[in-house]
Amino acid sequence: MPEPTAFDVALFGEAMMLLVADRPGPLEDAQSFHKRTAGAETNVAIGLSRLGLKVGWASRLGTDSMARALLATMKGEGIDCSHVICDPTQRTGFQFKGRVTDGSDPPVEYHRKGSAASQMGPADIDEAWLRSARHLHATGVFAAISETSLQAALKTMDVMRAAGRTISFDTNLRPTLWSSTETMRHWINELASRADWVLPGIEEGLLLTGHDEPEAVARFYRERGAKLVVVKLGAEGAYYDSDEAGTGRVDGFPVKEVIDTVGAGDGFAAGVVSALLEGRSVPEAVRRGAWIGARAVQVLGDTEGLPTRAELEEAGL
Ligand SMILES: Nc1ncnc2c1ncn2[C@@H]1O[C@H](COP(=O)(O)OP(=O)(O)OP(=O)(O)O)[C@@H](O)[C@H]1O
Ligand SMILES: O=C(O)C(=O)C[C@H](O)[C@H](O)CO
Repeated sequence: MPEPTAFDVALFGEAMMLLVADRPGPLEDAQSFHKRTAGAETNVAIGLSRLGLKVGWASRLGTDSMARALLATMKGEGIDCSHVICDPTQRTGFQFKGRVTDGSDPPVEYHRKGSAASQMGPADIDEAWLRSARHLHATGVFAAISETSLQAALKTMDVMRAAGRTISFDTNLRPTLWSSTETMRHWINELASRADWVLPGIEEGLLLTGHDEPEAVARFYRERGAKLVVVKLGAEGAYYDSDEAGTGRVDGFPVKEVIDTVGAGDGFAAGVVSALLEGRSVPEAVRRGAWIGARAVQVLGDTEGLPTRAELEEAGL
């Protein structure tokens, strides 16, 4: 008999304070910034919680004002933060982000080396708590922030696989956080091979698999055990390859103006994961992901485009 579950989705990862320049130009010339929260896993956690799923987030923060703001935001979103440790001897990570006007990815500057979250390791995982989640969502960012976080990421997946839970994995490459491209490719593919649902972007797919066609990228991960691969294609939408629904494409939702592309993949993941956990079909799940991804590119921060359940229902998704 599998153990009963207490909540829907567990996530491990770093939350960062985000300072976004209020106008285009080199970051060093920026005078004013908008304050937001960032972090791939926390973005997905917020997206899922707004859709009514029960979400638990495990991490470490300092005890500075950024830690207090991040924790208040996460709790305010209804997320279980009982496994977030605030350590007065550690620093909270933060990042600057520039503005662009041509729809390209904006410049990002991290201040996260040695941060509280990067000190996490396998010993931080409360296995009983983790197993009491129905599903684990993981990304390549937590694995990239330190050698101990990589070991923790591997362990979260091993614990959930052994418990018979489902796992989704967004490759989310952050080349500047890895010692080399080869190391990044090796470990990201290791993590992906432990997941049921793998969500790479098409450019990431090229770096990770050597293939530039979505069909070939998807096949690469399907041959390594994924039950579903969804390759994200930016404005063009996404391609899927799955046990349940075979292969297909979902068009992107038209967008009037792209304000900031960061966070589209996280919104997409929240859409796909929430829909699959609700028992929706693969094409329906990918469509929901594409709709949320399109909302995410039309706002400055990573999370203000993430819809509530009421907004989702209004859109018929
Ligand atoms: N310009 C756009 N117009 C409409 N939809 C978009 C646009 N950009 C992204 N999306 C939607 O969001 C999804 C995810 O975006 P993208 O392909 O950029 O993923 P990603 O590379 O993982 O993103 P991220 O930069 O967040 O890591 C796409 O599959 C698409 O459905
Ligand atoms: O870039 C990162 O490492 C982050 O986690 C910050 C952003 O919020 C994240 O990339 C969005 O996916």
